[in-house]
Amino acid sequence: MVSPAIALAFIPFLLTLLIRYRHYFLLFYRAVIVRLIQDCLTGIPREERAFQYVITHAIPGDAQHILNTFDQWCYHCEYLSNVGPQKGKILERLIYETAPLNVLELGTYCGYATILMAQVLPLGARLYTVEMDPGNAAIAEKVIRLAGFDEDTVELIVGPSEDIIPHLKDKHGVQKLDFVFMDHWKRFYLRDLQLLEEQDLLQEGTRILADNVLFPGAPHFLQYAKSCGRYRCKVHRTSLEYFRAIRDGMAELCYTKLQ
Ligand SMILES: C[S@@+](CC[C@H](N)C(=O)[O-])C[C@H]1O[C@@H](n2cnc3c(N)ncnc32)[C@H](O)[C@@H]1O
Repeated sequence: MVSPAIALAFIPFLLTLLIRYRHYFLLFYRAVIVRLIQDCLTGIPREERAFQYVITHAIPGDAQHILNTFDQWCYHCEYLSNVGPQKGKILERLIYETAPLNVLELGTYCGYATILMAQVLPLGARLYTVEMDPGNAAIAEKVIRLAGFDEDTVELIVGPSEDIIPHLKDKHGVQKLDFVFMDHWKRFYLRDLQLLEEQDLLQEGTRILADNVLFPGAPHFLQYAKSCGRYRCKVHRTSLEYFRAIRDGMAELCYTKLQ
């Protein structure tokens, strides 16, 4: 049995922890606790709840309005790990500046970043987006088509990236990529970057934008990108989607062939 005196001595320590890490506790509460409660109450997954909100509030065919509706849901109802409006601006600006014709997204989730990119792509461009979770993919498919993008512009590929990347050339007719948005599980960033290199899918000037490299973080990926000599690399410092108080960053890599 812990004596009351020892238990009391822990209270200031616990309070300090709570105050210092309050943003992370709040994130945990919104992303995990609220989700579990709502899952039990509604019997449907969080992503489906978000989609039902979007379908009843957003204007079909208006990608920007669909994005705003997702943001409203995430700020006021439940947390989703979309790229969000703040980091979305960095992604949108890069797509706009580089005008890529062949784009790959790893980690589609509900299709938020997919439609954000698709709306600024140049004419004739094609976006391949890869999602391994069939439930998320089914929602993303509906969101992408609700925004008005057809299969010639956005192709959703269902499966794990490690199985899809080696077949992008033979099964999907991709020769080279101009832009890659990495936003799947962070532990796969380095493996998939090296897979893209091995498959000869990168070319001089290919941009790779990797989300969440500071939170939750992708240290091995960053270290490799900075030290292997194949990339010019900079980190855009920003904050976590829908949480201004938590610092995060997006790594922008530009592929340069080794001499
Ligand atoms: C952070 S969410 C993506 C958010 C999305 N890019 C956006 O901004 O709207 C991560 C997604 O990656 C998917 N994912 C994780 N690892 C993957 C892998 N190896 N291959 C394909 N999808 C993966 C997860 O199922 C999840 O839906």
